[in-house]
Amino acid sequence: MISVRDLSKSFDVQGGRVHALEGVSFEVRPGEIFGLLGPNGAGKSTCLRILSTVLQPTGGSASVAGYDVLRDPAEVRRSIGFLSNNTGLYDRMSAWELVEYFGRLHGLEGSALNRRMTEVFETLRMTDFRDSLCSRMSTGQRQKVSIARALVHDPPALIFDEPTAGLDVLVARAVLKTVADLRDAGKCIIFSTHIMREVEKLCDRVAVIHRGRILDQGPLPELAARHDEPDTEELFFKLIEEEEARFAPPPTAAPSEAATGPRPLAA
Ligand SMILES: Nc1ncnc2c1ncn2[C@@H]1O[C@H](COP(=O)(O)OP(=O)(O)OP(=O)(O)O)[C@@H](O)[C@H]1O
Repeated sequence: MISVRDLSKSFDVQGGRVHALEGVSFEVRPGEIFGLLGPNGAGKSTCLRILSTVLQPTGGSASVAGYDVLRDPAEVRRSIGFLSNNTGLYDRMSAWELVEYFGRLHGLEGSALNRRMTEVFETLRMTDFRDSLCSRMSTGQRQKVSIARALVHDPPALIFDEPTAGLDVLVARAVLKTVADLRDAGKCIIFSTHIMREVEKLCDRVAVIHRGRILDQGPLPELAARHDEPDTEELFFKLIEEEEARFAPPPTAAPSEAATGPRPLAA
């Protein structure tokens, strides 16, 4: 359903190039939550932005529901719902108006749009504040509106990019429950986070990403067994530290040697 093959992305920056992604490959199936777990700057957002067709890859390929991100970007956008924790809402619109607006942008109209809106508002329990202005909503209500906006066109694939960042525990819990329900309804889900607990609770498989590379991927119990580390946080650090060690400069020679060069071996 979501397929990423040998994906790479570089950015030209002052003084050189940043390799944000290098040779990233994974698959996500319907009815599955695939976790992307990585520290800041790992490349998670770059990967998700390529999947949502906002960015173009430098190399490799990616497809959603069989549509290639470069050849069929419009179909990819139709097949995907994207939620990030910093999606802006239009303060002067009500919940209903905003979701309806995005439904229309996706080509829905008339009774089909109305039916779908009613279904989404009931599923997410938003009916009691459907006419409230976004500016007057609680953080939890706003997050529900963001989720409704991502779901209104009933896409088979969903991307949640750190969806609980900045939310209190109650709202975060409700968001995680919604994500699990969507998986159970057969959606194909990518869930990007750096919160271990969320990965443990929610993800069927996980990829640990760092410096633009996937260090390992699989179901958590499988990763724990492979690296002989049952604690998720320790497992994460272990993988990151091993990768960091690969990039560490070789140990420098002792100062006296550095100044004079290596001493000849004694005869
Ligand atoms: N538009 C850009 N121009 C230059 N460099 C970029 C750009 N976007 C991302 N990068 C760099 O690419 C790398 C990966 O960034 P990315 O935002 O994908 O990481 P991330 O895993 O999403 O991190 P975070 O958890 O902080 O959001 C970083 O080194 C970042 O500075």
